[in-house]
Amino acid sequence: MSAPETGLLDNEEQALAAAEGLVRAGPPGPGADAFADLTRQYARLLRHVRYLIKVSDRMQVELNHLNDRLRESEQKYRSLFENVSEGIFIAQLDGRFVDVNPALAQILGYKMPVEFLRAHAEDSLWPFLDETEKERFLGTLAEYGVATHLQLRMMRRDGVAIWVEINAHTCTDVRGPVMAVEGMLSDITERKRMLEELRYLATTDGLTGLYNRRHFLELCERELLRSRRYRSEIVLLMLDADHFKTVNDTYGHSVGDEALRLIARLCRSQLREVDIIGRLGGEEFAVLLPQTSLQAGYEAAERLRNAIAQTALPLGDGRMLRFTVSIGVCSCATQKVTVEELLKAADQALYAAKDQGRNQVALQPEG
Ligand SMILES: Nc1nc2c(ncn2[C@@H]2O[C@H](COP(=O)(O)OP(=O)(O)OP(=O)(O)O)[C@@H](O)[C@H]2O)c(=O)[nH]1
Repeated sequence: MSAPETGLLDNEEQALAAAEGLVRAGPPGPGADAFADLTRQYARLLRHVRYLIKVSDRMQVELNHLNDRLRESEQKYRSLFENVSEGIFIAQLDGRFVDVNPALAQILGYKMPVEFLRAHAEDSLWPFLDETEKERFLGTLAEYGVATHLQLRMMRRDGVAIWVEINAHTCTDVRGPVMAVEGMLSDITERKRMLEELRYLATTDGLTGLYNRRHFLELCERELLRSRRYRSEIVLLMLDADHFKTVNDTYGHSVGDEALRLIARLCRSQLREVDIIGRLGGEEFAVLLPQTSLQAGYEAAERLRNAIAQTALPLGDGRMLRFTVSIGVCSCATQKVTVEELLKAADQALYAAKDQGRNQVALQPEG
């Protein structure tokens, strides 16, 4: 028999050895057999206890090992959670945040997660989303159980609106009902701003702020399709500054640029919000007037021509520049016409206006 592994049993072991010695010596007298039997049972019991202790020791070692691995794993994921640049959150469906990482706290204007969690311990669900955005987010989660690359407008702690892209899912546990929402979000405000800037640069004329030629033509295509579907009339104006070369040659290119900006401003102020205004290039502009008859288009062109002729551009040295424009007008009713055909017709009308002496509005040639 090997020695017991715990100090606790030392005395019992000695007692047992002593008892077995006594049995071997065979003390005479009544009860000797019963005593020997009891001693053997005690020895068996002791072996069981020792075995159980061994098993328990082994289990403890295994448990310690598992705990170490769990701690390592927890540390590994905790480190990811703490250091990743995306915001991570776990929230209950009743609206309280269970945990957030430092990035999430910072994105929403807090220094530390603990500060964030304390501030929103009793908040309603998603305090950073207004009703519309909350509806979009929770509606998506309710319908699909996940929200992927969802772009939402959020309100930061200081009241500044930011854009985030969110990936989230609802979590169920084995008992069934939805328990929580886990998600990750990143601040895309800057990315969105840059995209917006790029879109602006790609669609806008740098000098006047009007649509550039390419975007104007795209919008015309769209508007023509719409007018065909709703069988509405559409009018195109083509506008060209008169004797603009003389303006440039007399006053300089920068004054010419100012004059072009003035035309753009007057187009905006004299026409409707829905009218699409573009600079086709040089001193040539075009305006598409949706849902407009030829007569109404002519009147709008006349109003614009008159406003430009009546407006003087101060040159800074006391002098005022006056200049005029010619405008060609064409329309398409419900018949199939392409943008190119419309532009050509308006261009012909413009030539006619120039021919008739400039500072004129001319309609598209008949037929
Ligand atoms: N300042 C300025 N001038 C421009 C710009 N684009 C084109 N121009 C000028 O516009 C003038 C156009 O001249 P022309 O095509 O001969 O026409 P015009 O002198 O206006 O004569 P008509 O159109 O026949 O009345 C040229 O001098 C171009 O240099 C611009 O962005 N800025």
